[in-house]
Amino acid sequence: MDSSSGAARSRELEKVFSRTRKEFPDPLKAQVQGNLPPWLQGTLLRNGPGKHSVGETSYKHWFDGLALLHSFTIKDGEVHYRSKFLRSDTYKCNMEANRIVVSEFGTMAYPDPCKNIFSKAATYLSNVIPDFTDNCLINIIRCGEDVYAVTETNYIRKIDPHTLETLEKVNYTKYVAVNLATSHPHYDSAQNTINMGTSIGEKGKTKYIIFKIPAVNPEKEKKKSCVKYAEVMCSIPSQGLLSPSYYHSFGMSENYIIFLEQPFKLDIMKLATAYFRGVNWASCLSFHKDEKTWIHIVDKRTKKTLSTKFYTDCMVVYHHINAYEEDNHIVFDVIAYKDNSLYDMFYLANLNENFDEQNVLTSVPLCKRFVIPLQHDKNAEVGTNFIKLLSTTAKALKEKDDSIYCQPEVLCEGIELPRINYDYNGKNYRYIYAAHVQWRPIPTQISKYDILTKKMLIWEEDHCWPAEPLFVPSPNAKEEDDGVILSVIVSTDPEKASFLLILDGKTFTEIARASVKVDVHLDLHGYFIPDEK
Ligand SMILES: CC1=C(/C=C/C(C)=C/C=C/C(C)=C/C=O)C(C)(C)CCC1
Ligand SMILES: [Fe+2]
Repeated sequence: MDSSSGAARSRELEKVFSRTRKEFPDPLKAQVQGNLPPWLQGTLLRNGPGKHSVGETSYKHWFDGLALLHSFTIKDGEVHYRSKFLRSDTYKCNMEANRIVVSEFGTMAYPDPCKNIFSKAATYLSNVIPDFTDNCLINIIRCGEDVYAVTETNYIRKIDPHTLETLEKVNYTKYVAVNLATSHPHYDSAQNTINMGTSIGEKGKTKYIIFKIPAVNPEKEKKKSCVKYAEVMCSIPSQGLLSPSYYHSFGMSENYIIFLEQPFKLDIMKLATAYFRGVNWASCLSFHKDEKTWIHIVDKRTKKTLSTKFYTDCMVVYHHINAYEEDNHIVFDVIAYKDNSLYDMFYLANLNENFDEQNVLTSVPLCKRFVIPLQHDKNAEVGTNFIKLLSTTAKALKEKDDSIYCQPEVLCEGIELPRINYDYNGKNYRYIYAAHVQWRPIPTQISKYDILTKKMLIWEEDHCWPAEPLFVPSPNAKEEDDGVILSVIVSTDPEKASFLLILDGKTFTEIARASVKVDVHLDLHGYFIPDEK
């Protein structure tokens, strides 16, 4: 790339990762082009970082930015946009002090004047685990009827999905013993919310906990949050008691939970001393390139982990795509990297002038399919492949010590932020909708991947930066791809507004777009709430 196009690209990136965004809390009518399907009525809620400096201070990492919620409400052919900063305690403390006073993933902040809210030094020694941020910027989830903005700490924030107002702060730790929890829960057929978190116990009794938040509040007359009725489904002891794995999501089939204990770990001693050492939380994550990845399979019915030891090579996974059972096997798909360099690329210092030189992915994301045999001959010879499915080349090989080595099939390359038709979660499925990345971590395309034909359909447009594509099924859907894909597109063309893109689920071609002439931020994940009929 020559230097002038490099500079132009840097200016575009600067806009995409712009440090400070404004909020537009009042509904703003979007300009609709094309034909919105009449059945598509509801609100697309999305979350992501929207403000990377407060007063004279700036965050160092893109994942640190203050949560900015935005929504597109689609009703009777019209689309309205709003955006609002999450009024987290973190946001309020920062604003009050006019500087960053609460630590985030990539930025350690101190001293902290919000003594009453975020406890610090003294409790670090007695409890080991610091009090984390409630800057819930990663995703939007549902617990019963309530909607929450979430991150990966113990705090989630209830929001009003219509006005985007911030409601109560809920501390998972009060109801289940987790210090961290994923921002990617699952929902079972009864609409219960299933999530996983890490419990950093005293005397090194560290474990991973799978918990269920009931869809229905058992004490209906009391308007309590369903999270208060959370119950532990199962727990898995951590292999390293002071170094639990870091994980961003997990898989769930009809009867099983799939958890990857990967060699990308959180060092508890580093975490406990980070504040004193003046280093960020990110530096407490370490990658162990010579270790294996353990695959834990929990049976939801017995609440027990399968006793066979399944493992695969060293890898780093952030997003699970789907998992299902077929003829006594579990099939699960993930996006895997060969190292942990991805998160480092999102330091804001890397997202400017030298972006193209510095931010080449050292490993492209690979979409990998793993298969676990649910039954196997204990007397089989070493090297026997236990996989009987004809549809895949994935293997599960017997090792000398009776453990099973899982060798994946690579389905495709270059996809991240995967979504599926969630009605097919836990079921044999065919399509993955994702952001498409090549050698840079920033997507410029979105794609629909057909697992059966191995074909990929792509949407792209000049100066357009797409966000995670979300699939919404049509009301009487017969086939898996009967529906639409929604993606928020940030435009860096001064002549073109940012817009909500609506693609046809089958052809992956545009059916409508709703443009808004305001500054729209690049977001991470979201949730669609259909209007009730
Ligand atoms: C604050 C904090 C954390 C935050 C992690 C974050 C904010 C991760 C974001 C990941 C994203 C956005 C991934 C996208 O694919 C940790 C490391 C869990 C533990 C220590 C405290
Ligand atoms: Fe994610």
